[in-house]
Amino acid sequence: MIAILGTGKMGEALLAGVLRAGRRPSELLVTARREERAAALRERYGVESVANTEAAAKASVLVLAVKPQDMGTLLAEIGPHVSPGTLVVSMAAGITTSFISERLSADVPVVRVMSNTPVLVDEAMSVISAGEHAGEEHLALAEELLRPVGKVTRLPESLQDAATALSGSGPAYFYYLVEAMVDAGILLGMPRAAALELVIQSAVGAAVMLRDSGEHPVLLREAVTSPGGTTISAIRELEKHGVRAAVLEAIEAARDRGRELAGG
Ligand SMILES: NC(=O)C1=CN([C@@H]2O[C@H](COP(=O)(O)OP(=O)(O)OC[C@H]3O[C@@H](n4cnc5c(N)ncnc54)[C@H](O)[C@@H]3O)[C@@H](O)[C@H]2O)C=CC1
Ligand SMILES: O=C(O)[C@@H]1CCC=N1
Repeated sequence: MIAILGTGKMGEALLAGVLRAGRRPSELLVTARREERAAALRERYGVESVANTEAAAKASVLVLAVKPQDMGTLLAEIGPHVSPGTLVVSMAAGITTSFISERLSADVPVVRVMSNTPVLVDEAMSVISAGEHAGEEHLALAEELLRPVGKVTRLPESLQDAATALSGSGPAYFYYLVEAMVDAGILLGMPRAAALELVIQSAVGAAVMLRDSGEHPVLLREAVTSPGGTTISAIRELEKHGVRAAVLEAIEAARDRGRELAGG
């Protein structure tokens, strides 16, 4: 039995994904803070909703999908009910496996995951790390859970805050760029709907080439950048405005914020 504790945006996306991948609703339990939310999940997915303590006692895999700020309260509630035979998988930004282990009985295996919202379309990037009591079999179990909703990679926990900044938040940076490019289209007199279509399809095309061509991004960009042409005029402005430095600083700030989150 797999239980998802705190079934908000990410928890629901994972729930929908594992059901799409062929698990039966009877293999899943969910918890939610509000009864209307629990009722909506029961109706939408045919899963049972229970109290956190009941989920903790019944499930062999517990997925913690609450906000980092709510993790202490949740762990205080479920701690006494989690047995060492249970695998705890945390999806929260910033929360370390030791933060979780300290609040559970000794030897409970904990795997930390940083996924992202493309879980919704089975294109997630999930980065997993083993805590002190988790071994190969626990990482393999977490991989089995997450693989149907996208790509899964293993990294040491010391890189999880960096992964959060790069791929956890990553989709937001691409959406932000799309927004800015659509504004540019408006500035150039393009109807909004047309600008959106042009930008989205360019993003999709570029993403598929990045994933499937095997070419380095620099070579892909050079292939677009004709001598004396239009693209280099745009690149000069991006460089002049320090966009590369802004990206470095932005992602470093996201990493630093992740480090702060466990402290509340
Ligand atoms: N939104 C994103 O793009 C990503 C979020 N995350 C992580 O996933 C986690 C969840 O994020 P979201 O789904 O965006 O947040 P959310 O706010 O949509 O979901 C959290 C849910 O937990 C519920 N909750 C809180 N305390 C509870 C308790 N004691 N018992 C039962 N339910 C409780 C809340 O009512 C809410 O529905 C966070 O820790 C975040 O760091 C990770 C990667 C990406
Ligand atoms: O912004 C956040 O804190 C979460 C974690 C990664 C993406 N969203």
